[in-house]
Amino acid sequence: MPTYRQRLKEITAQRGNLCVGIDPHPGVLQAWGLPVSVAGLEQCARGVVAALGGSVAVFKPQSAFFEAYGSAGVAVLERVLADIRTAGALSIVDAKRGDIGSTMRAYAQAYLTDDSPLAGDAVTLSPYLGFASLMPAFEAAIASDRGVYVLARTSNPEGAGVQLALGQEGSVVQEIIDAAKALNTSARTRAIGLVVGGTHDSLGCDVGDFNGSILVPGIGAQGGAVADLPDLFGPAYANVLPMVGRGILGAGPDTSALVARARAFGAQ
Ligand SMILES: O=c1ccn([C@@H]2O[C@H](COP(=O)(O)O)[C@@H](O)[C@H]2O)c(=O)[nH]1
Repeated sequence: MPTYRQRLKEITAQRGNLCVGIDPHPGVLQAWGLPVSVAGLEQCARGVVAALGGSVAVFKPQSAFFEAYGSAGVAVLERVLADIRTAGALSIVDAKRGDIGSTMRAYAQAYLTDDSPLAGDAVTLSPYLGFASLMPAFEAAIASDRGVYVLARTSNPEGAGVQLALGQEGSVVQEIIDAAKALNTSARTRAIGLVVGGTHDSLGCDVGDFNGSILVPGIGAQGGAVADLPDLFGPAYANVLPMVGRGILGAGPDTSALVARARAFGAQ
């Protein structure tokens, strides 16, 4: 099977460089005229994929909005992931997992192995229990030709306090970026990506020669703009995957309005 990076390159060449966030929060369900219930959740989330699955390269379902409904919500997430696969698009499960030892191995099994119904093409991870604690997920991603996105410089203002703080060799975020880069250099698949928000005037870290995919949330509702990304990311811009959630879901539920909004953000 081609690696995640190869699949990403191929699909974005065909469909444009956009990741649509599936964040079916209660406000979106109400705006779509749906009940705030598991049934409404399913109609909204699967409706996004039905409308955009043939034209958008990547979807990022936000696990929290499914988990909020317990096991029935998680079952909806599993069906959404299957829909994305059937539509020929890629999925990034935004679960922001991070733990130690056997617990991390269990998360890796859930999100990064072939037989798991919760596995997408990639998953988001939090490195703030230590970058190396994520090793079971890195190994599982490399072994299954999937990807991971490690939180680096997040889009929210509160992130700066910990991410820009001084670590042992530089800022905490720079240590994460450099560790991810080193791992990609030694692994064939370049499976390790970063999450770097598109909301900042300047990143405060150097991603210039990063050698993996960079998922960029914060576009649209959080104030970031696609047009600003080439300047913000400089030489790393070629690796950037802009992500838009509310900025696109806000156009729904009408299919042609969703398609037009996705096009405005970079879908073909
Ligand atoms: O730094 C980060 C990391 C993750 N997110 C997630 O992305 C979406 C953003 O949705 P919008 O509606 O486009 O604001 C959401 O799921 C966040 O949890 C992020 O925003 N910033």
